[in-house]
Amino acid sequence: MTKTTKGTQPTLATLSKMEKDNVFFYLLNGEWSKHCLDIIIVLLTIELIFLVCIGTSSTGKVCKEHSPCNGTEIYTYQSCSSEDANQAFHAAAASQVMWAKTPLWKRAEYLKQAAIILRSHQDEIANSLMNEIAKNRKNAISEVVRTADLIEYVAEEGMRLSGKLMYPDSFPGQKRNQLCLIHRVPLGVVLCIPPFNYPVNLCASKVAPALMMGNSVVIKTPSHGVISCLYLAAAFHLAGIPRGVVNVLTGKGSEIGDYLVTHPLVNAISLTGGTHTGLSVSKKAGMIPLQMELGGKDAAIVVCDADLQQSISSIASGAFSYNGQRCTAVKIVYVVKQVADALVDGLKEQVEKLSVGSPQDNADITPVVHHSSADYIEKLVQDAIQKGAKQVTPFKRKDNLIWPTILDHVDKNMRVAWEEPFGPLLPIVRVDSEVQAIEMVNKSPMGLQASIFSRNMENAMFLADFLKTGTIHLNGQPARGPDHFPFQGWKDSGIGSQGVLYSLEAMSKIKSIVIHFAKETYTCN
Ligand SMILES: NC(=O)c1ccc[n+]([C@@H]2O[C@H](COP(=O)([O-])OP(=O)(O)OC[C@H]3O[C@@H](n4cnc5c(N)ncnc54)[C@H](O)[C@@H]3O)[C@@H](O)[C@H]2O)c1
Repeated sequence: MTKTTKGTQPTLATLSKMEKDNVFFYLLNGEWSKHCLDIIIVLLTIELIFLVCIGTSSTGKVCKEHSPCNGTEIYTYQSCSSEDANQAFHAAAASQVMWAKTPLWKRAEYLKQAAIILRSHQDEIANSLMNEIAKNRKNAISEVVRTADLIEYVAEEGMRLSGKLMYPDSFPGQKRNQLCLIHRVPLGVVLCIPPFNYPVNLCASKVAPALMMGNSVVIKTPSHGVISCLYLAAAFHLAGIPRGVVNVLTGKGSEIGDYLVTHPLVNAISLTGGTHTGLSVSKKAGMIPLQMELGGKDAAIVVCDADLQQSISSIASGAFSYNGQRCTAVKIVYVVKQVADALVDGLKEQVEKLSVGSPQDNADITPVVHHSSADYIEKLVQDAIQKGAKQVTPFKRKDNLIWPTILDHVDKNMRVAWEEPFGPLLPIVRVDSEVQAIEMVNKSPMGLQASIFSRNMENAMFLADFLKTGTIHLNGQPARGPDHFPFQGWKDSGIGSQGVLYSLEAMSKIKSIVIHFAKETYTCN
């Protein structure tokens, strides 16, 4: 057990050191864990003493995280038990009452401080993202900076989100003899479950709005990106957020997930992950608010009058950034036959320029996160080729590293036309008309985003009206950002909207107080 001396200000470097020593466990910012606390950091700030406990699970069981690049074991983290989860939820519930009474400006200050800490430690956190999920350096840094920007924006926007007043006399037959005061109040304890692909950003996009609206949180880290996610939690702790408000549990979702999502102290769940996970969680969770951002099969529709150069660069970037491991990656192209050859040739040329290698070398294409993900992608390719698809760029694989693959002449009988590869694989379907493309997109059970490429904005708008997806981009690639735009999946792609304002609203509920007057009260000028 080690302690920092009173008055010193530990930084994330402390975590970095532990990371190097391969001794990462879990943060339980609640009651003292009675079993073997390994490291205790006492943080002294002007107002309060905060305790960040890093301990071992009550079961003593650990999980191992392996490098996507070479398969070696990189971290050991605790497999949290139901007992650990109980402690975290009780700590969250107890602290939430006090946190909700913290003035809004002060909550905003804490968030802004966390953003400063993240920015000043962007290199360490980016290293962790490179190690854990093979994100290249440029994208890793950008994830951290974007997260700091997001947290600050949440703090700003949250300051402006206040309640409102309503009078009854706008409803037929009513008089102005009541006053309805509409308040936004916290939900309570929010369970935040981010995915592996943005373990910092997609955790912060849940935690920051939840905190700003007066909720406490329990974070369940993804199984890849555990350490990066812990860095984010540590930034909130180091910003001075009181003990118990931010809690983190590590462990496998498949083992501890059911216990967490059905826990009686959970008042809301915000989850980003695969559709299968989201559907299963939503069936178990019961009658609490759910915010779910799930899988996508985002299509790019290219019609006859499209600007082909623009379509090619948007589709190539949309399909292959971070190896296609993005919910909003372009996961299928529907191109009308008249321009199909030109589009395919252009994509081939562009994609052949992508560098393939390691995240440290800042390669465009890096290993996918897991061996099983690579196996899955390979099976999709084999199935398509067997059924007649043509390889525009050849499928090539070395362990988890998959070279960017384009398949042409894909049809509806191939699995890749419907499933989400979550890898550097782009299927192209040649269609007779734009109407056929719309029909195919709408047949997908997923409805996250889509793109339409056309010079005729009126026609593009007309087509967009028919598409059953949460967002449609005209002449641009699908994207979750900028982070203040609303972001929502339709159908099996999610429940509710994210985006700064929408998430702040989702992390609160409305409480009305109605004052009844004996007389009508019309305010005079
Ligand atoms: N729509 C979006 O905003 C968005 C953004 C990023 C990723 N995604 C989707 O996420 C998927 C990739 O991420 P992933 O592989 O981490 O997804 P995943 O579904 O395997 O896991 C997501 C999170 O859920 C947890 N989890 C797994 N089983 C659980 C259970 N039974 N109960 C509770 N939690 C459980 C995991 O530990 C992880 O933290 C893709 O399908 C991608 O499209 C969606």
